Amino acid sequence: MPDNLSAIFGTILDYAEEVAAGTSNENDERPPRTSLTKKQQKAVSILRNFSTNDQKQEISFQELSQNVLDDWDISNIKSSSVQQLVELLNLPRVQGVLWAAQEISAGRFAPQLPDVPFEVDEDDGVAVKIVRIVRRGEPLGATIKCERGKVYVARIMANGVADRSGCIQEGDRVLEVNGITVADKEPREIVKLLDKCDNGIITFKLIPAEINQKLKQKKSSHRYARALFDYDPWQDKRHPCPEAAISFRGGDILEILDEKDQYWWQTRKIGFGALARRKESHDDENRDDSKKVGLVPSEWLQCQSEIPENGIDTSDDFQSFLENHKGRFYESVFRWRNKKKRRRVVVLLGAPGVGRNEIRRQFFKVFADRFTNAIPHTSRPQRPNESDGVNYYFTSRSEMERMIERKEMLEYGEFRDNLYGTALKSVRKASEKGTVLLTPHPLAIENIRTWEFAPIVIFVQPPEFGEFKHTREVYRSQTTRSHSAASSSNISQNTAATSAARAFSDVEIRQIIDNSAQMEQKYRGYCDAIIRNVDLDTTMNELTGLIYQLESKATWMPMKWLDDIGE
Ligand SMILES: Nc1ncnc2c1ncn2[C@@H]1O[C@H](COP(=O)(O)OP(=O)(O)OP(=O)(O)O)[C@@H](O)[C@H]1O
Repeated sequence: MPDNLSAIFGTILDYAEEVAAGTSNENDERPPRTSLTKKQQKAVSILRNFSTNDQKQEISFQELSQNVLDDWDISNIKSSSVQQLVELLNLPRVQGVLWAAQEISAGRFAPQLPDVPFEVDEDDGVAVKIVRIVRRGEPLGATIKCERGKVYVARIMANGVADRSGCIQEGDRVLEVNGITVADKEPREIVKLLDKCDNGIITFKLIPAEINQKLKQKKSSHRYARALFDYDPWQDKRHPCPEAAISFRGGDILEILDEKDQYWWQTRKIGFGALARRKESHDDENRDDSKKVGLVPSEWLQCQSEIPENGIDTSDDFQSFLENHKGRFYESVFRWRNKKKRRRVVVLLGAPGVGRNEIRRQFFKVFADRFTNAIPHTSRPQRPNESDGVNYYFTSRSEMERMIERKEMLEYGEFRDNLYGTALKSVRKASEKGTVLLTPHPLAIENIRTWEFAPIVIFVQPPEFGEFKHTREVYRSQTTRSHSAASSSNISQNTAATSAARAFSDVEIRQIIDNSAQMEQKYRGYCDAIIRNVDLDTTMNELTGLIYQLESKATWMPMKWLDDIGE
């Protein structure tokens, strides 16, 4: 029993005895002088033994507490302390604690294991270890490798059953599994043997590995990274054991638990996007997939697959190749809370036609005081109904070309011999007035993904074909009617359109859905969240909530911004 608890227990018992003996001066309503009944005396002495003794004898606490409750009828006790004790003992959770304490003190927290066989004679003086592992519905968390007819433990997965046992290590040679020798067995057969264990108990006979000092010294890391590519171990021919892997998609946050191995990192998936949080579950029996630690290719291994066909001449060249590719597959991230309520630029990415600009228009209309637009630049001449700095910044072509050269543009393009684009300084300027909402080309993401703008990047997905067709047709007919008779529109005032919406052919819809899937695969890794633009009212509501969460909750941010943050 923990010291504190036994001290408290002891004090209560002292008091109970004093009360019963009439020596307590708790209050004026002194309890009648009664001596303890025999049962009470027994209960007190056993309880005292338990609180001072280190549980040499097994005691049924529940029985004991029941005796106390039977004997110390609460209605006859005047002492408030003893009344409290009786009330306490009556509480189901206290009874639960008593039960648990009893089970634990009797060592009944683990299944009864059969005796470990005495094997030394059979193994000709070779030191072997017999390891018995109990797993409850979980994978073992270890991989094996076969080398010249011998079977070894290849990897121990961090936090897995094998790792938690602390009894198996990488390099241990496996002689037997559940009493069956594994020499010359195919890995597949061994995996079957491991699966066929009674009550989840696996018994290994192992020759301990010599401890590799170098490996031991290499500290296992623990960091978080955002995956920038999709990974399916079953499609990866390099993977030695896809069963022991996890799959992920770009934008998933990974917890990298061990990167000692040059090729394969031990990783756990936390979830997708900037708001991803680990699901806390203390239920070991129902460990869901998010708890699984799996092997995924290291940055180094992924870089290998990018080496140009004509190869790399020297190892120095490879080192610089690696340096250049760093962060191309996994981007280290940390959790950041926007304590100073810093303004962040909101970026909507998506395939053309999915509705990004419509959403943006709606935001400027509904939240005119909060969201702002970065005024674009153009080299085209100003028209009579336009004002400089309102519709565009009208700039000479040569000046715009200079800005492009100096990398001052977020994005730019040419249309009918005129340059158009958005300058980073326009985003800065607009940020002073409110939250800037941008719908750039995905290639521009790189230019704005800096701590200065700390963008919230949201990918806008189209709905599936039927919903797309239906919602666009409904909106189109509403906006067409609202043009001629605003009162006949039954959409909310918030989303009432000022011009008729575009019509889509079936081919166009399919094209948008296809383009979107391709774009998502390419840029998902840079997205903080994803939203489906089904009907406009729902999209507006969801997006407002999402932006609020991304601005106010802790979010995953690129580690490379950490130096600039300086908070
Ligand atoms: N949720 C929606 N429900 C109905 N119609 C929509 C919805 N979202 C957008 N639209 C309509 O779809 C058409 C295309 O939208 P929008 O112009 O915003 O697309 P975009 O993604 O900005 O592509 P582009 O760059 O080609 O303009 C517009 O007519 C718009 O009114």
